[in-house]
Amino acid sequence: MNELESRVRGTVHIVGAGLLGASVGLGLRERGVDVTLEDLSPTAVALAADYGAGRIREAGDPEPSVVVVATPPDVVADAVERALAEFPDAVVTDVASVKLAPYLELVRRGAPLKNYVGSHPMAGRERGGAIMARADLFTARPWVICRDRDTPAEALSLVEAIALDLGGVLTEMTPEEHDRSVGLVSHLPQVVSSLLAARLVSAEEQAIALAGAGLRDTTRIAASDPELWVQILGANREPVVALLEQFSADVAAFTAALRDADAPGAKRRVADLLAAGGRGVGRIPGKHGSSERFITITVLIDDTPGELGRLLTELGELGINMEDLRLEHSPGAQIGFAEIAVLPEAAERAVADLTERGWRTL
Ligand SMILES: NC(=O)C1=CN([C@@H]2O[C@H](COP(=O)(O)OP(=O)(O)OC[C@H]3O[C@@H](n4cnc5c(N)ncnc54)[C@H](O)[C@@H]3O)[C@@H](O)[C@H]2O)C=CC1
Ligand SMILES: O=C(O)C(=O)Cc1ccc(O)cc1
Repeated sequence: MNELESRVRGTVHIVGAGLLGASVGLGLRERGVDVTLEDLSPTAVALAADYGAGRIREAGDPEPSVVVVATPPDVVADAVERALAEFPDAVVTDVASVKLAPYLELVRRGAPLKNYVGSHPMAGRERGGAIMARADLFTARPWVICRDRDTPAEALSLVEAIALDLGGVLTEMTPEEHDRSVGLVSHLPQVVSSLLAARLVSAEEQAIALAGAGLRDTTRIAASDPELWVQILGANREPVVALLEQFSADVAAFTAALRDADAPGAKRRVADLLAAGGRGVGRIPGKHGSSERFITITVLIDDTPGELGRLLTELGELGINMEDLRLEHSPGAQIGFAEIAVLPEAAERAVADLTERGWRTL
């Protein structure tokens, strides 16, 4: 139990008790917030309540101070409009992955938007449902807030209080800025990853057997829920189509250069395009993307019980501060790889110390 006092006052009501709704509920319950739940599906809401995300809302429950709409994007405007009408004194927010389409729909319907503040936590998982929910889903992840010029300060602070309670990092954007940004960092990657993974469907078994970290890294999100993504991409089609057109032009330029790889200048064009990728990945914040901030040491570990535990213990004994850890292991292989990210200034000593203790590093 986290004993930190919550910044949230009053009851938080969650509409849509799936992955996002139940994760918000779990996180707020850990802080002692009173959370009520509602879902179109009686099973979904019962499941979320069973997991501890809150209690099912009943007639006579107090009016919430905040309503969090966490339904699929295509019904977000409906649910927000309903919540604003049902709880006129509550602040209503939503967590949908697209921000402009629901907002424009609410404006078109003439909904009273003074108490509505759109938001979007940049955290998720490949599969939905309360069963996948986690209280720490939002920790250290950006949480976008889209407020209007006339959003009252109290409404804004209530939504911010929820995001901060859940460990999110607040960032303000207009709905247009938000949709353009997620088009690039979330929606284009989803399409590229899905299309890349789709190439594997008819691949020969012997080719698949050779797959490793590179393929896994570039296809992880391809396992996402197609129904949710049809909605997200459809609602953000303008920026995504523009990005896909630019991406297709890059693919065409790359393909042409590679096809004529012996022509003068062609190798440089291939190299330049690959190098631009390196510069791009260096701009991704956080441990995984920022190859410039950490150095990765790969340690070979025998596929025997306890080896990983021994490595972690010895890292502690050697005073090596691990910034990140990734494990790589192919079924059937007698060896695994532990990829340890360390600060650049610690890397040389870490390799030397580990080698001295008999570990093999790459
Ligand atoms: N899945 C992800 O990784 C992320 C999703 N989001 C956004 O969060 C929202 C929810 O997504 P998930 O939690 O993944 O979906 P989910 O499928 O896990 O949960 C959605 C829930 O909403 C319920 N629902 C559907 N229509 C409803 C209605 N009219 N009234 C009440 N409940 C209704 C469903 O029964 C379901 O339990 C979406 O808008 C999505 O764009 C945001 C960040 C990440
Ligand atoms: O898994 C990841 O890297 C994601 O980016 C997940 C995700 C999916 C949908 C969102 O609206 C926000 C985040």
